[in-house]
Amino acid sequence: MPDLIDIRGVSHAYRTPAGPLPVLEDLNISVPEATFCAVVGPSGCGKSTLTRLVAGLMKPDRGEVWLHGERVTSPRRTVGMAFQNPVLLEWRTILENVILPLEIVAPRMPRKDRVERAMALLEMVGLRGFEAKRPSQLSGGMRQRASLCRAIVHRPDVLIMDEPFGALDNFTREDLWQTMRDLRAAEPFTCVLITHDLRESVFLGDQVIVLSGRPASTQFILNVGLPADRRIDVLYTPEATDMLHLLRDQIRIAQGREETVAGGAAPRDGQAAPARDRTSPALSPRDGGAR
Ligand SMILES: Nc1ncnc2c1ncn2[C@@H]1O[C@H](COP(=O)(O)OP(=O)(O)OP(=O)(O)O)[C@@H](O)[C@H]1O
Repeated sequence: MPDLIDIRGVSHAYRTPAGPLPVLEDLNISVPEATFCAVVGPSGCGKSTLTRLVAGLMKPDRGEVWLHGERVTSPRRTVGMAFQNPVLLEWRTILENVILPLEIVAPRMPRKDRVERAMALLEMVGLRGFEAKRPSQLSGGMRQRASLCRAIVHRPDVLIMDEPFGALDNFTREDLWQTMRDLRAAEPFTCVLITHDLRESVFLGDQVIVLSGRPASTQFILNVGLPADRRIDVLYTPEATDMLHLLRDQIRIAQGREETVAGGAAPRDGQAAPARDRTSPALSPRDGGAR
């Protein structure tokens, strides 16, 4: 499958009053079309910066970001975004909120078709019957469902999600993971998910990328390899448990807290592990130093 997102040798520093703050350093990530890439890493390492670069909201100091074979140099309409805070417009109904991107991206699309498209998505996420409500009349989980519909209503090439489920309780969050799985099955899209939740990364991801501490580079890549129609129970299997331990170890290394992990020593200075991309070998039980 061709890579839909290709991040090549990207480095970026913010200009701050105290001088440049290097955030990303020689970052390389490839996301094949119609796959789900979860990105985890220590707090403040540069994950949100990465999403801004992919969406074309910022240009990197060095390196290139490519989407569908085109270099990203300006904001892209073909990118859908979902955040922790859904930011739905209170003066619009849920249906009108979901339709909004179509009004911008496909202004000539007949209203009947827009409504049909939005209603089909609302049905898929279990919000049929709530289309005439205002955002404040819905629960947090329902608002996030509506926000997901809005993010993909215009069939973007890429969906970028930055901690979309972070504010939800555990049960609602797991429901939403399953909604995401069903949405993907219904209409495959390429997705980059930023998360602090390792279970979420394994449940939703085809690959999980662990970023090193700031300035972030790719420290570790886990190929998840679970079936596409996975159910929540899969997280309790030994295979998933081993992956979670492995990721936990990698996060500790990225935070500079762990000295060793299977396969190598972590640097002591809290910076990135050696800047080479490592694809996880097939996981065997206890591989990765599960404790
Ligand atoms: N516009 C900006 N100007 C200056 N510094 C910034 C700017 N945006 C982010 N930063 C800094 O860059 C670093 C990386 O920020 P970013 O939001 O990308 O990290 P993150 O990994 O998403 O963080 P978290 O996990 O806490 O959400 C942080 O130290 C942050 O304070």
